[in-house]
Amino acid sequence: MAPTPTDIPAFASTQLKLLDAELKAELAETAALTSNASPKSLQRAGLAILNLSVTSQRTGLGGKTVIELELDSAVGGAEAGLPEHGIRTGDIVGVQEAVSGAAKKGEKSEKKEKGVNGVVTKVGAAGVSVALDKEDAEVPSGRVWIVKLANDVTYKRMNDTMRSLQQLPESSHTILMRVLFGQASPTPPNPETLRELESLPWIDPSLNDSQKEAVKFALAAPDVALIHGPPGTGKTHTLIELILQLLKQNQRLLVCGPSNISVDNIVERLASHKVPMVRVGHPARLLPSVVQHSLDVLTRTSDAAELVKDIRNEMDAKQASIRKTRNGRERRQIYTDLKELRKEYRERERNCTDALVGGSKVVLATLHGAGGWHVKATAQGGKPAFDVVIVDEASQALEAACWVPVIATGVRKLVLAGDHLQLPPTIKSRNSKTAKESKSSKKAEKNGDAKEHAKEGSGAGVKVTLEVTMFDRLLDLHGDRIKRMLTTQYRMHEKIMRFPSEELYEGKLVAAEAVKARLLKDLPYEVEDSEDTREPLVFWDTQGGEFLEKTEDDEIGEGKKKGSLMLGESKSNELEAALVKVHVRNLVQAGVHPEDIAVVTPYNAQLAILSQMLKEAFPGLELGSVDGFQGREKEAVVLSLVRSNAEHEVGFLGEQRRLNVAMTRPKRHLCVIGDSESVGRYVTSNR
Ligand SMILES: Nc1ncnc2c1ncn2[C@@H]1O[C@H](COP(=O)(O)OP(=O)(O)OP(=O)(O)O)[C@@H](O)[C@H]1O
Repeated sequence: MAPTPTDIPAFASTQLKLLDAELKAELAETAALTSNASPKSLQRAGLAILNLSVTSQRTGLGGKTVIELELDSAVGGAEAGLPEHGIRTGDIVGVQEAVSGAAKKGEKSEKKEKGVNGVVTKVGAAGVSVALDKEDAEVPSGRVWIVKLANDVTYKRMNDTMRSLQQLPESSHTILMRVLFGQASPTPPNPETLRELESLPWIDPSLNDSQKEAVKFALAAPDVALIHGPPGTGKTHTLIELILQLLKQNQRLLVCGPSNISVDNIVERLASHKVPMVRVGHPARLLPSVVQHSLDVLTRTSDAAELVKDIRNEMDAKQASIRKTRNGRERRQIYTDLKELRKEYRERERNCTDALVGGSKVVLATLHGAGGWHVKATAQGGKPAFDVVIVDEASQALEAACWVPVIATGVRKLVLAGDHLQLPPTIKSRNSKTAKESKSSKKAEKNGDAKEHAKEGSGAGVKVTLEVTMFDRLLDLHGDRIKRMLTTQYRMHEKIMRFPSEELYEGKLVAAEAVKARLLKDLPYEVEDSEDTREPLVFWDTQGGEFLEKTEDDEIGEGKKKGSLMLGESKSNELEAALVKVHVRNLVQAGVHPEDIAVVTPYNAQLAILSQMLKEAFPGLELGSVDGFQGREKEAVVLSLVRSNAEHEVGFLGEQRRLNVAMTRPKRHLCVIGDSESVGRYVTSNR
């Protein structure tokens, strides 16, 4: 089948429009919260902390000013401790001067804009540290408050990338780019390389055959390779071997993922192989175990760091003196001096980081992080800065994000790992579809047709929805010849695996020997041998019309906030929730620890009911939405399907990928509670 080529500038323009709508949808959500609400109600919602004052300022990461904030002494100071709040390390916040009572009305909006923005670098019981964005921003004085802001940096990187792609002259299109757009077929591997790979010495000989095949395939592919990893099949495990093998071939690698945690997961695993590497990214957002590999820490500890250190000390002394003077002129002079010093600091630091990044064989960053100057700075003289870009969890990334490292580095080879049969990234702008589009998406939902859903609105080779990931699109374009699938899964009991395997993975999944017969009764602590603990798969059928669902308005519900599935309304089913409780109780009474059990449901209204019913009764039990549970696993999972109606509508459950995620979280026990009349039909109609 010849691929349908895509016009590159048209693709980029469509992406830009879609990204714009998405950013607007995201900003509208936070704006609705922050612009209409008073600081007090923002604090109540956990989005702000009031009555703070700046207690110190110093030079931190990248020459940025870091301020420390504690409760103002008039309201108890540090001893009083911060009130409950939801501000976390890595969040972007605005630091704003508090408006005095008298000035409140007229000046409020003007004052708001006077604040400075920054990234939270530390959150403690008594205070919060913030690294300010603007280098020469004046630190607010007096009483201040902080408020959580939307993060649009990721959009900026994606937009910049799409603009570059849009404007790139055809003569600069690499073979990789042409393959990625179906303008060229993937280059076949060199026969000699394939022969050599036959006797490849494995670094981890315990890899299973499908993993070895995937590594060889990715090593041999000249331009693009997809590693398809269904749940629990060791996708990341396989990538580690691939990275180590590529390093043995002396290749330079840029390894990315859509989230910090996806990248840190790889850094941690590589670290155990003693691989020297550089993790680019804001240290505040990295796992503590990974910080030692971060560019920021390396900048301080490497040989080149001494030069940077001298100037940092000088800057710190200046920063401290600002707080000692009340004289306006003196303060201004200090700020001017600081500006000069900062310039010098940046230059020295940049030389240092260029040397570190440029000298490292593996650089790791989030996809959008790969658009930062650290990575770009290493692309030189027409030769790509990296030989291979590897993206983990690629089917959870927006396509534009996957382009960031490709465009930033000019790379010629790309390896994507993911599972297009689990949920794609959450899209908020789906709300703003045209009526026609909504109709077709409703139909898709009803039929449970993920493919139809994903393809809606496609035309002339350019598919116009953000839900279509690069992984999806490449599979559509080039089919199975660019992909290898991992088939042994190390999570689920064989019986739990069977349904998803048959429905979605062409019956190809095999349960590893160590997991295929694991039951709750075999847990490494005492669990009674009961009807429930010796059974891996239970279905509680609520059919019969008594367990009807209820529709609830979810206008401002968590569904939207957490990027879950509700658009406008949510569903609940109280009687079904009661059954969940019975089942959880049975498991706990048999000895299963609540920490080993998760209750998941696709509807937030149901989640709210379940939380109320179960949280106190079973401390340690985990409750979550299906979408929020992607990537996780538990010994036992109880799934509440909720839908029960005369029309047999299954709504969001009809999305096969959601059902797949829901059913592939457990290791030893899955209990599904639902109405077989409503839900069973969907299940059987798809067989
Ligand atoms: N060849 C193997 N032999 C034994 N265990 C393995 C093998 N490959 C993977 N595993 C185990 O399987 C589990 C899942 O591996 P990993 O975290 O790499 O999977 P993943 O596919 O990235 O995960 P997810 O399904 O969450 O995407 C891990 O506990 C890992 O140790």
